[in-house]
Amino acid sequence: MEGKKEFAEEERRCHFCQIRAFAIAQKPHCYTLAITNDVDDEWISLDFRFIEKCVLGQGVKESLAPHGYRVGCECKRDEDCATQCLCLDDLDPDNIINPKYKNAYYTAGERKGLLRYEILELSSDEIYECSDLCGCSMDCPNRVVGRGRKFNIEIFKTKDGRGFGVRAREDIRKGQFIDRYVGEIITPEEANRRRDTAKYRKDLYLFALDKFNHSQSDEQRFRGEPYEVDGEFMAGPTRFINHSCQPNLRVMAVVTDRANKHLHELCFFALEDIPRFTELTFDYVAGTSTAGDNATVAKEAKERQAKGEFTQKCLCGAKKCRGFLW
Ligand SMILES: C[S@@+](CC[C@H](N)C(=O)[O-])C[C@H]1O[C@@H](n2cnc3c(N)ncnc32)[C@H](O)[C@@H]1O
Repeated sequence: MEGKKEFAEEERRCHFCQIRAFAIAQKPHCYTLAITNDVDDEWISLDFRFIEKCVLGQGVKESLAPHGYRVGCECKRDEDCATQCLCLDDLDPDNIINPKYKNAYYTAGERKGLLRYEILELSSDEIYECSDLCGCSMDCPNRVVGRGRKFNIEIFKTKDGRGFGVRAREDIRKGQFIDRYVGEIITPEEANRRRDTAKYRKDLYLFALDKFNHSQSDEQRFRGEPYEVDGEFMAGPTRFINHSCQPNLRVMAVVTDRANKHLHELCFFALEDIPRFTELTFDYVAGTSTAGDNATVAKEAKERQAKGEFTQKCLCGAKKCRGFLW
């Protein structure tokens, strides 16, 4: 009995047991997550736990819409989800880049399943996807994020002092969905408490779910501060993606449950074709927009440095590196 208890605790803390339990490895195709270190003896902290789905923190569960409010589409034919699906009803008709295609993804041809380039490069709109609440099948053209990561991924130790980083073990195509940013979803009060008590810049691990928050919003729940995703202590592999001032990924907000837009997904997409084993990076400062204002970031960091405040040197090595992470 004693032995079993000890084993249960070991299993709970073991990264390999956590990764092996990922449902993604049980679907028809198995896309693996490997962790490698050819540089030194450092290992991922045992205080960190791999999770596959977001964990709702205290006070967040209560904010979920009652089950009856949750709506999906009733499309009988998957192809209808590309153009006339209920799930696409909330798209802002003024903002969509190409009104001819309501679906965010190419539905046919060579680029089938990739994010449309005009959205990838120019749009800051959210994406709406079908989900388990819908009548369509898992093959629906509007379930790219829903089908999950489609390549083998590796967390590896970088050689230049940036800790662990992430790379794909297969070639990635421009517009390809990479993976979600999952972590612990916490209230703004809890996020601020964690910021105040952290000994370092906590924002490195916090991602605000602020796509719909606006002081003038018609909906009361969007007028206040947003919930945030904390990936520091529990997260998926994307939590190890490092910053670059010239990144090859961007983050988009994706809504898979329209009744719970305040808990929208944060999803990485490839900005360009990425050869296998190239490090995957995104711009920590630009967040969900494609263009970071390099001059402003560098200027603000220098001002903070002059005041003796915390700044972190950027080691991304890009030609247009701003010099500072923060
Ligand atoms: C969200 S974590 C990314 C994963 C991290 N490398 C690790 O091993 O846990 C952010 C931290 O990674 C490091 N980092 C990420 N991008 C960097 C960059 N461009 N230059 C220097 N350090 C970087 C910094 O130490 C930063 O605090």
